[in-house]
Amino acid sequence: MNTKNSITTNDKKVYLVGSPNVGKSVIFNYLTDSYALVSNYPGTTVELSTGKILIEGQVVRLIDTPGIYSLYFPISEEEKVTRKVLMTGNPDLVIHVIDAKNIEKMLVMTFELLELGYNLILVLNIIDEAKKLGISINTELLSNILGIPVVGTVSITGQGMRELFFLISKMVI
Ligand SMILES: Nc1nc2c(ncn2[C@@H]2O[C@H](COP(=O)(O)OP(=O)(O)OP(=O)(O)O)[C@@H](O)[C@H]2O)c(=O)[nH]1
Ligand SMILES: [Mg+2]
Repeated sequence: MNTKNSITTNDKKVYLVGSPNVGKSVIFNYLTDSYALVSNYPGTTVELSTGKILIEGQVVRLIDTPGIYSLYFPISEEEKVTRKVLMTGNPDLVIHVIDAKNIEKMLVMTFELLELGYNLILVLNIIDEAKKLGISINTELLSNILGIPVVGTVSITGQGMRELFFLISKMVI
């Protein structure tokens, strides 16, 4: 990791995690400044992007991680890196992004993250395509069942991004 740009300050750290192709990087780009830093994780070619969000004058670091299928059974290099940064990176908040079309399968990782005790937000992204398939999810009920905030988003249009921003603010500041 580029030492000049490493996360060494007392800034709050928020990690975006989830399976490949669920929209983590689109969300990352939406929420952070445009000069996100991309760095290779030491010893691998797996990239982590880091960007800044300014909340009430305080810098919050958002870290975009490579897509993974499981935290408990990391197989690929990406999974090992994401697992390691979560375990050692001292997250103040973890945002689990899932594809609303595939909710049952993807909630497995939500439970893994809950079990590991992270301060967690669940983002149900791609609800536009889910809707086309006749899938509608009661986010309030899901939030009550899981005991964490849940927000429905269409990251490519910005839908739900404001709500996500406010949830992040509430949970890290
Ligand atoms: N229809 C729709 N497409 C989306 C939405 N969010 C992201 N996408 C598309 O999904 C694809 C994957 O988005 P990325 O942001 O690269 O996904 P990722 O989670 O970062 O993927 P990895 O980095 O491989 O883990 C892109 O083609 C996006 O345009 C959404 O809300 N609706
Ligand atoms: Mg990505």
